Parts: sequence; structure tokens; C-alpha cells
Amino acid sequence: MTTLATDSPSGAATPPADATPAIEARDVHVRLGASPVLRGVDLTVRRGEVVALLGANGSGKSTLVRTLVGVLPASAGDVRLFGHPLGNGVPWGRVGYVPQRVSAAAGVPSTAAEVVSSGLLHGRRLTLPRGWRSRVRDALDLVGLADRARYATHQLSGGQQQRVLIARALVRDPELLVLDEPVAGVDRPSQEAFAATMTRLVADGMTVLVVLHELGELAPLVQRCVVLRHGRVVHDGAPPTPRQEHGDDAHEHVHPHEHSRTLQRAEDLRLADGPFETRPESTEDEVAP
Ligand SMILES: Nc1ncnc2c1ncn2[C@@H]1O[C@H](COP(=O)(O)OP(=O)(O)OP(=O)(O)O)[C@@H](O)[C@H]1O
Repeated sequence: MTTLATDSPSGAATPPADATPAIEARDVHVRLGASPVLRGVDLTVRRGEVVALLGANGSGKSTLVRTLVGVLPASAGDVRLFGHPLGNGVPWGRVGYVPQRVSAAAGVPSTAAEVVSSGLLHGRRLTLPRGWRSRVRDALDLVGLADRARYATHQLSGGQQQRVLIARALVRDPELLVLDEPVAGVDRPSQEAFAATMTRLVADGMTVLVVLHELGELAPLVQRCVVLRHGRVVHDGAPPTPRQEHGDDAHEHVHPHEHSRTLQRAEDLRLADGPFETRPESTEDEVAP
């Protein structure tokens, strides 16, 4: 693993790289238009952690991850990736980002391999590095699409397109993956392929921040859940205990509206405390600078 110095104005001794969190956000505020969307969010994701970001529609999950990867500016607060304040000093090659609801087939016609190869361009790197073909092949293989490399993206299903975008994030060989609802609306085979890919990556030490509506297939991997409500963190801790089966004698059926005190149950984490304003889907392809 690369050892990076933290930005220390005093030139003080640099802590070991592993001790520096992958993500550190302090008192982050974001306004979009006239509205405050994030209101003082603190979030730390340590190396090797798998953290799920949950919350109702409109609670600010996408806004938070877009701010963390430098796509949206914070109006106040501090965000650091691998100890570096957002900006050119961040080692962007170590960060893979999969935005929400972006079609891999949007814009110009391109093959799956071409879309994935674009993930190797970031920051000031405007040409593909040596060995890019095998890296693209490996990334497509990781998401189970090795045989689709030459397919035009519009020939792929929505789930396969989403997997192409995940491969595009993985081709950098990142240490940190930030994913915004990676399986929303994707077909079952793609969901299973995604869970299998994540299991392998997490076993290899990948740090993950993933926006989800429910833990689903990723439940065994998630170590911590952070829940947003109205732009604030209302829970940061252990994932909910898996519920017992209905057939179990000890099972007691509890509906979400029958309790409101704790966030320990899965129902609490499938929050639906709207109504919230909806917004048009974004079709822009967002890439961390
Ligand atoms: N470009 C924008 N301009 C103004 N308001 C916005 C903009 N983008 C998002 N919002 C508002 O910010 C709030 C948070 O949106 P955000 O997409 O971050 O929520 P979310 O938790 O990711 O929701 P979802 O689960 O539906 O994706 C919402 O009220 C939304 O309407």
C-alpha cells in the first residue's frame, strides 16, 4: 500500500498511512439553491471499513457522497480523503466513484471496454497508461462481463450497464470505493454479480462507502451504518441485527409504525419519512477531478 504524507503545515511527523482515515468529513454543510441540504455532517470511514449510508429519499445521501468525492462544493466544513483536503492533492487514482443513475449508454456510442478505459483518466492523466487493455479486461472480469467487452453499451441491460460503471471505478485499482445506490433498479443476476464482486474486494481490504436503500445482499459485508435524516446524521453504529424468521417460535412481528425509538431494526433503516421533493434524474457523467 502506498504511504502518503498528510498535509501538515508545521512539517510535523507524518502518521502511518494506515492510521489516516480514507474519508474524514467534519461539520459539512451543503446548500443547493436556497435550501440547506447537509447540516453539519461528521463522517469518518477508516481503512478497510465497509460503511452503508442509509436514509429516506431526499435525506441527502447523494449530496453527501458527491461532496465527499469533490463533485459538489461544501458551503462549510472540512473533507479529507486519505488525509488530503479535497483538491489536486488528493490521490484520485486511489478513489473509485460510481455515481447514481447514470446510463453507461448516455452520450456518444461506445463499447463497454471504452467506457471502462475512461476510468483510467483522472486528474492530470489524459492518456491511457501502459497495460491499459489488460486492466480493462480484468475490471470487466471482476464484474462478470469479460465476454461483453466489445458490446456497444446500448446493447447491454440496465444492470449490465451499471456493472460497466462499477468496472470503470475498479479499473483504477482503487483503495476506496464510493458507490451511490449501485444496485437500484438492476436485475437479479447483476445484483448477485455485484455482491460477489464486493465480497472479493472487501476480502482483499477494499474500503467502501455505499449508499443503499436496504442492506440486501450486502448485509454480511456491512460493518457500520450511517443514517441521514433531513441532512443530519441520526445514527452511526452497528448495522441492524438480522431479524429472525417468521417460523421461529421466538419471532415477534413488529411493524415499522409500531415503534419509533430505535434504529436497530431493518425497518428503521428502510426509512420512509417523506414526503420529500423529488428532482429530475441526473444524466451527467460525474468523475472525480
Ligand atoms: N441540484 C439541486 N438543486 C436543488 N436541490 C437539490 C438538488 N439536488 C438535490 N436537491 C435536493 O436536496 C435534497 C437531498 O437530495 P439527495 O439526492 O442528496 O437525497 P438522497 O437521500 O440521495 O435521495 P434519494 O434516495 O432519492 O436518491 C432533496 O431535497 C433534493 O430535492
